[in-house]
Amino acid sequence: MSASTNLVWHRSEVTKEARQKRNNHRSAVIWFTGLSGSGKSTVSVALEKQLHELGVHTYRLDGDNVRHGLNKNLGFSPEDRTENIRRIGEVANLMVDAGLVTLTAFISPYREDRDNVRALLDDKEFIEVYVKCGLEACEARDPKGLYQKARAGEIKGFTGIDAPYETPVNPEIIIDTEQQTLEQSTQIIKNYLQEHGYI
Ligand SMILES: Nc1ncnc2c1ncn2[C@@H]1O[C@H](COP(=O)(O)OS(=O)(=O)O)[C@@H](OP(=O)(O)O)[C@H]1O
Ligand SMILES: Nc1ncnc2c1ncn2[C@@H]1O[C@H](COP(=O)(O)OP(=O)(O)O)[C@@H](O)[C@H]1O
Repeated sequence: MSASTNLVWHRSEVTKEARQKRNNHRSAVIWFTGLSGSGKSTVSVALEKQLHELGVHTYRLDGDNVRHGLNKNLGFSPEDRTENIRRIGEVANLMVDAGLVTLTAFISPYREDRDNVRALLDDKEFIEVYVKCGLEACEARDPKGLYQKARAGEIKGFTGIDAPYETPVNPEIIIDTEQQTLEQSTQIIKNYLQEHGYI
């Protein structure tokens, strides 16, 4: 028996649709996935700022507000990463229900975990953005010096070095941060949102 047996759902009278209507845009998760150093944080921060300036109601979830708070009891074992992504997916789902365009910036290395989040959301509410950047380039950037530590054996199970990253098979959007500027990447995503009627 699960811990949540005997709970009765109490429906709100204000619906997701009503909130979306008031906001004048649809809500969805823009789910960035990619290696450490690929550009998930950089692109999602810039995109959120631009969307905000366009009048879109946004919220960004990333390591600072999740791994230091809600998920501070989780590390980087495969099980903990799966639980990390599961909880983030649940929070993102609530934020979409609240009417927000929600941006998430986590490595989310396992395809199955990402697909589980997709399954949690309604159709078209999960926009997977593969932030493509080769390991060599990520390692050369090494913005936090973590690849150097991983190579020196000071961090075990580092994604791309001695832990897996499963490339998305059919993401809605691919941005290639070795080829595209930051400005081009945010433009590609904004175009997608406009062309598909999100904003
Ligand atoms: N072992 C290991 N592997 C990968 N990354 C590590 C590890 N240890 C710490 N870090 C730092 O944690 C950030 C990744 O956290 P995430 O929550 O995005 O990871 S995951 O989705 O649960 O795999 C990641 O941040 P980003 O560089 O922003 O991706 C790293 O700074
Ligand atoms: N075209 C680009 N798009 C995004 N980031 C880039 C690009 N070129 C270089 N960078 C740099 O790459 C690094 C990406 O780091 P970060 O955004 O923290 O990645 P992640 O969140 O995926 O770990 C930053 O230092 C950023 O300035």
